[in-house]
Amino acid sequence: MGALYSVAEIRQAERAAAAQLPPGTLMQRAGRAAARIALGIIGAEPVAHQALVLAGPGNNGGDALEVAASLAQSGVGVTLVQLGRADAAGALNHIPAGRQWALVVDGLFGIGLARPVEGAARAMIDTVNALACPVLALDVPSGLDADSGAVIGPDGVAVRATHTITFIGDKPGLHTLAGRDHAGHVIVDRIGIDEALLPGASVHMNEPAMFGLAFAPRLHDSHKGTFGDVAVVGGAHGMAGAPILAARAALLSGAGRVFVASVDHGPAFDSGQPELMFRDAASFNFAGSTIVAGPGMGDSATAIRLLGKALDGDNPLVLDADAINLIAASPDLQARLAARTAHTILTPHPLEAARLLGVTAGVVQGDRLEAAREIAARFDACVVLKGSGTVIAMADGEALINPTGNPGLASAGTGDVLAGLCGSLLAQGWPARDAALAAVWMHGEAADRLVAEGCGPIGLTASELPAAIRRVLNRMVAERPKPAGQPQS
Ligand SMILES: NC(=O)C1=CN([C@@H]2O[C@H](COP(=O)(O)OP(=O)(O)OC[C@H]3O[C@@H](n4cnc5c(N)ncnc54)[C@H](O)[C@@H]3O)[C@@H](O)[C@H]2O)[C@@H](O)CC1
Ligand SMILES: [K+]
Repeated sequence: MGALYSVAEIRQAERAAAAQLPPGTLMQRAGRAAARIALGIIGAEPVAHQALVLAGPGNNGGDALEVAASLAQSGVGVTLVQLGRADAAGALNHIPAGRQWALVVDGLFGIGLARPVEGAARAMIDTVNALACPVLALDVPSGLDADSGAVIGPDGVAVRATHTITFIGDKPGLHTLAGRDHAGHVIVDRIGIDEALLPGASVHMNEPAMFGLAFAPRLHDSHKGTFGDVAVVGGAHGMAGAPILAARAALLSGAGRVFVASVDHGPAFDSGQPELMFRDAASFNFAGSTIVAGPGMGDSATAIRLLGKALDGDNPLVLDADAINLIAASPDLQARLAARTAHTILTPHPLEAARLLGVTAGVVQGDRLEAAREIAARFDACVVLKGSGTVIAMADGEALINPTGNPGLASAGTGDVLAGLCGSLLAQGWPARDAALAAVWMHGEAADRLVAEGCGPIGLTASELPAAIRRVLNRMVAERPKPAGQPQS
């Protein structure tokens, strides 16, 4: 279910399978499977269409030759351009200018990509990316690292595909960092390889099946005390909005009582959400509350003292934004975080993660899975590394990549909403893993629904998310999977 494999794991399975089969079998299967997808994209009457097939020097190019042959057999007019069979200018001259292609098939490089794409191949990729037609990438969009989702090279290029058919198993790089923009719709084809040849995956896609059992319908005989208290600690001078966004998200996702504990003189109430209660953080009694620390918290002595108190306590805790920066700057706070035993979720963006690890944001983005896992292990906490294809990692090495969400979330305050949502689920008794997985998935799904309604991605605001999250959450509860043994309704 949604397993993701590293290039090394795919290579191992491929070797084991190839050893039991006549030479070329897997490549033929890959080519035929891709040709079926290609014909589906081209649609009715393939005879009327022209496809451009680009073949590289390795086995990815071999797959492309198989696709070209299959398409030609189906009557599609195929123009085949082979890299390595021509010099740069020659190869490009083989791409007839001005022709209307029904489809481009990208078989330049797959998992054997070893260095930045330059010269003729780079020029081909630039040409393909300027075309308006569908592009089907074989295995991996050429130029993209299948493990990390990075475009290889300091100034690299990669094919922007509308579809990617990926072979043997799905790969993390298709779903995180630049992966989502380059891979388009991903189709996995096992090319007949026995699943037993693949190792147990430690990375998965984040899907409702991963956390859906945690949704519970509410009993009639319940009261607000049943659903926990959330206290958002933040709101330094000029940053009062951040904890309000987190608090609104906590309230609208079902927390019983929600407090904003301001580190500075905060507002007396939220006219848009008068159910929220405002307190002075310095004198607030946090006993029994799930704490969300960080939104607009600043770096004052009060903020540091309150953060230390939150780390030392046994309240479930979400650490975001300034709380993460303060921890990154203090070995003492780091030790207190690592010593915690209660549920803890950290929600860094790449720069905050880099500060925690003492590296650059580039290093974090170069291997998002590893960065998230390392923070989780170091602090024995659940880590949500935000960005396109958010990574959620646990201290035991389990990692997941989230498929929901869109560029509308790249705007001020959406992280505050996510932190509040995580806190709300913790307050309602969810374990940290399930709370983080569900919060990240629903946050993205809510943004996707808002975009479908025309409220983004351009101009989507964080304030719109809590109500959309509430709709997603109630639907998830209504449609939740029943535990094994109970009748599914
Ligand atoms: N080996 C097998 O049994 C199978 C392989 N398959 C396909 O084979 C691919 C892997 O094949 P390969 O290992 O041959 O690797 P690739 O075909 O992905 O690329 C390796 C080739 O490209 C060259 N190369 C790498 N980076 C380059 C760059 N930046 N610029 C110019 N040349 C570069 C290498 O020198 C080598 O010739 C998979 O992605 C998949 O598409 C599939 O057919 C399934 C079965
Ligand atoms: K490719």
